[in-house]
Amino acid sequence: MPESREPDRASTGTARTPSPRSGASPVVQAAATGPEEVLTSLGGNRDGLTAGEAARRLTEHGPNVVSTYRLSALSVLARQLRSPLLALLLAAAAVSFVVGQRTDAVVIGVILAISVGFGFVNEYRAERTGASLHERIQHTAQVVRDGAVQRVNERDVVPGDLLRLGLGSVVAADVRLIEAERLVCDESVLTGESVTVVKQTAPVAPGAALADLTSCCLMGTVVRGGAGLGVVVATGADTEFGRVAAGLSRRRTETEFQTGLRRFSLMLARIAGVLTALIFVVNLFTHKPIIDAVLFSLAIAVGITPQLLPAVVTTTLATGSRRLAARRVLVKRLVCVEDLGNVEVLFTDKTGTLTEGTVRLRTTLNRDGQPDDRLLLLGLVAGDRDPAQRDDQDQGNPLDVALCQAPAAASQPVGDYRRIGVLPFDSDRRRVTVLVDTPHGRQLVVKGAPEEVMTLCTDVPPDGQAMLADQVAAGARVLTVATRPAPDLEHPTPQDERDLSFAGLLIFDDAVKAQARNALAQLARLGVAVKVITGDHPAVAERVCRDLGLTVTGVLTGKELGEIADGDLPATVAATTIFGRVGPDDKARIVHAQRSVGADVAFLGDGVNDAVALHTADVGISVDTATDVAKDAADVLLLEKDLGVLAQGVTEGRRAFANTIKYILMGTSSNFGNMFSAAGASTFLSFLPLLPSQILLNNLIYDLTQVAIPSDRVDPEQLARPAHWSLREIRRFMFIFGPLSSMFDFLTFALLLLLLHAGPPEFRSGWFVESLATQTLVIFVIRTQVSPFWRSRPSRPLLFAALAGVTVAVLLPYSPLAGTLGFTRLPSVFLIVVVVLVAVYLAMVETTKRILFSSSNLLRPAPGPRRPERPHRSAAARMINRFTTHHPRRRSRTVGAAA
Ligand SMILES: Nc1ncnc2c1ncn2[C@@H]1O[C@H](COP(=O)(O)OP(=O)(O)OP(=O)(O)O)[C@@H](O)[C@H]1O
Ligand SMILES: [Mg+2]
Repeated sequence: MPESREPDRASTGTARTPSPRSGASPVVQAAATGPEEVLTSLGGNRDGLTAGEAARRLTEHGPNVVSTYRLSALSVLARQLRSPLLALLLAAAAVSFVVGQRTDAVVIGVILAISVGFGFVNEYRAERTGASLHERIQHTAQVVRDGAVQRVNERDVVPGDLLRLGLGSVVAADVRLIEAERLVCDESVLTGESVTVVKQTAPVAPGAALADLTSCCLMGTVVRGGAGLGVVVATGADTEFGRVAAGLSRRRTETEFQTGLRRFSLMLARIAGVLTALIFVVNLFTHKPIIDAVLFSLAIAVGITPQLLPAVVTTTLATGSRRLAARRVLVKRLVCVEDLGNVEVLFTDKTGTLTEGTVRLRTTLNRDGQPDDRLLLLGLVAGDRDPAQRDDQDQGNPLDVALCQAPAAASQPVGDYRRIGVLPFDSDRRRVTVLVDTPHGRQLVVKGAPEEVMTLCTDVPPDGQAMLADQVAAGARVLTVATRPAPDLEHPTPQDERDLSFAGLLIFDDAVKAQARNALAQLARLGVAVKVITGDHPAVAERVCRDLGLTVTGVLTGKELGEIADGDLPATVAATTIFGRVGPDDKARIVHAQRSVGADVAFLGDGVNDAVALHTADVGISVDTATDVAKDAADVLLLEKDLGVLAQGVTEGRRAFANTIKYILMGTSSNFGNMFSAAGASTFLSFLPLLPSQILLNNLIYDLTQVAIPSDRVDPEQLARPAHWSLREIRRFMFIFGPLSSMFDFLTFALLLLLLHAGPPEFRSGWFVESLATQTLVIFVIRTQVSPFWRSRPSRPLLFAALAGVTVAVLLPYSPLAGTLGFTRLPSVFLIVVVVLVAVYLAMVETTKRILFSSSNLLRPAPGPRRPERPHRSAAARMINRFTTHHPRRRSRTVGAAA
C-alpha cells in the first residue's frame, strides 16, 4: 500500500483538493480546540452519553446519513415514455384522429397506454427489489454509552457520542480525537490524496485546511492502522463528507452484462430505423395514404424494439437476488447476480471459509519444547487490543480472540503489565509489538509470524526451527513470541524490533470445515477453479486443501511472487493453487494477473488486508461480520461464511443470464421475422397487411406472454458452464431464425390470398392469428437446447402465458371487439391450416436449432474476445451509498433516483 507514516509529511498537506465549504464547519472548529473542551462543550464525558440522551439527540439531529434515496414512480414512468418512437407514434395517432380516423387512433392510444402501464408496473416492482437490497446491509459503529462499549447502527450515531476507531473501520461521523494510538487514516475519499495521514490529539492551528485536521477523523475515511477514541462533533449532512456528497455524481460503471444489453438494443434500434424508413418510402410509392404509411411504419418499429427488455432483465435478476437472499446471500446491486454466474476463478481466504474459523489455542511451547503459561501471558500482553480494556475481546483478530478465550487466560496476571506503546498488527509486517512495564522492568514483546519474528531473534535454540516445522507440517497455525528488555525506550518503532530473545511458540488449531469439501466439489462441477490466498504459511494452507480434497497444482509465497516480473505473472498465477504469506498488495496483484488472462475473477475475503483485492476482482465477496472496508469493497455479502452458498450464487447468476438470453433470442427470431414480413407484404399488397393498431395489439399480447420468462426453469446443461455475451452469435441467430419465420409468413400470405381469396379483413385476421401463434409458441423450442424440446419442461407460468396468448389471438376475431379492431371471423378450414403451419414451423425451428446449437457458443462457454479492465466505481460514490438511507426521514439531503 502506498503509504507513509511520518507525522511531519502528513501535517504539511500540500496540494490537496479542498472541499467546497461555507464558513467553518463543526469539525474545523473542534480541530483547533482542546479535546476535553470539545467533549465538555458537547455535554459529554468519558462515560459517553446515556441511552436516553442519545435517543433525544437522534430525534433532534436526525439519522446519521448524508443522503436519502427515493425510488420515484415518476422517474420510472418517465423512462417508459422517453422513447422517441412512442412520441412519434402518439403524434401520428393524434394527427390521424384529427383527419378523421377516430377509432383507429383511439385503439392505438389505448394499446399504447396499456403497454406503457405494463412496462411501468414491471420495472417499478423490480426497481423496488433493487432498492430494498440496500436497506438489508447494515453497518454498525462502536460507541461508548452509559460507560460501556457497544455496537450501534451507524445511523444512530449522534453528536456527543464517543466513537471507537480500530484498524479497518470506516469512520462513521466527524470526530474530535480524545485518544490516538498510532492512528493512521486514509482520507483519499475526501481529499483524493493516497498518502495516509497520522492522527494525534493536539489541537491544530485555527482555520487549517481539511487535509490538515490531524486532531480529527472525518466521516467516510478509513482507519489504516492503530486505534483511537473520539467525540462526535457532526453527523449526517453536517459532516465534511456530507457537504461534498451532495455534489458528487453517483453514476455507476457498466458491467459486461449491461454493456451487452446496451449494444444489443442499439443494434435493434438501428435495424428498426432502417426498416421503418424503407417501409415508409415503399408505402408512399405504392400510393397508400401518407398518415397510414407513417402509422404503419412506426408500429413496425415499435414491434421490433424490445420495450420489455429492461423489465425482463430486472425481473430475472430480482428473482435471482430473492432466491439468493433466502440462502443468506445479499447482492449489493442486482447486476451482481449476473456477475456471479460468470465467475471462472474464485480466490478465497482460508480462515472461516475452508476452516471453521474458530481458532483455538492448542498449546504453548517454550524454548525447551515444553508447555508454558508465560507464553500465553506474553501473547495476551502483545494482543492487538490492550487486555486492560476487557471489552469486546471476542471480536477482532481470530488469533488474539483465541488467546483471550484460552482456559488459562483468565488466571494470567495481565494487570501487572502496563502498556506504554504498541506497533499494531498489519498484514505486511505480520506481527504486533508492544512496549510494556512488567514486574521485571520495561520490555519489548513481539508476537507474529514465525518467519518474521525468528529472524529478529539472536538466540533461537538449535531445535527451534525443527519444532516449528513439525507444527506447520501438521497444519497448525503458529505464532512466535520474542522479548527484549528495553529500559529506556519511550516510543517503540520498527527499528527497535531487534536483538530479541526467542521465548517460544503459540500453537493454534483451526479445524477444517467439513461442509467445505462438498462446496468445493460443487464449484468444480460448475467449472469454477478455486484458489487459496492467505497470509498464513503455505504449508498450513496445503494441509487444509489436502484434507478437503482440493487438488493443489502449485504453491507460491509472497516473497517468490515479488521476484516474478509482471509479464510472467499471469502464467504463473494460472498454474498456482495456493498463495501463502501474501500481503494486501500481493493479493490485488494476483487477482489483477488472473483477470488479465481473460478469466472472470471472484475474490472472497473479510479482512482489511483484503479490501484492495476485493475492489480489483470482478466480483468482490465478503461476509457480514467482515471489517468495514472489506464489507464496503464487496459486491456480494454472505450472511454466513460458506462456500456452499456461493456455488448456489453462481447457479443463480447463470439462471438469470440464460433467461435473459431467452427473451433476446425470442425477440430476434420470430418477432423480428414477423415484423419483417409485414414490411415485405406491404410492398406488394394493395392494402396494409395489418392495421397499425393490430400490429401494436399483436406486440402487446406477445409482450404479455414474455414477462413469464424470468420464472422459467433452466436446463442443468446451461447452468454447468459460464456463458458470455456474444453479439455476433445473436446476430447470426437473428439472420437464420428471422428469415425462417418470414418464410412461413409468406406461405400464409399465399394461402390466404390464392387459396382462400381473402379480402383485407380476412387477410389481417388470418395473419394476426398465425403470426402470434408462431412467435409465441416458438419459446418452447428456443428456451432449451434439449432436443426434442418437450423433454425440457418449462415453468408453469410460462406455459400458461404462452398458451393464453395464443388462445386470445384465436378468439379475438370472434369477440365483440372484432369490429373495432378490424378483424373478422375466419373460415374453419383456415384455422386447420394454421395448426398445420405452426406445427411444421416449430419442427423446422427445432431442426435448425439442433444444427445451430451444435456449432454455436451462444449458451455455452464462449472464450470470445474479453472485455477490457473494469473501471472501478469511484471510492466516493461507494461511500455515499454506504451513508444513504432509502427511508426518507427528516434532515437528510434528498437526491434524485439516479442510481
Ligand atoms: N494477532 C496477531 N498477532 C501476531 N501475528 C499475527 C496475528 N494475526 C496474524 N498474525 C500473523 O500474520 C499472518 C497473516 O495474517 P493475516 O490476517 O494477514 O492473514 P490472512 O491473509 O487474513 O489469512 P487468512 O487466510 O487466514 O484469513 C498470520 O499467518 C500470522 O502469522
Ligand atoms: Mg483474513
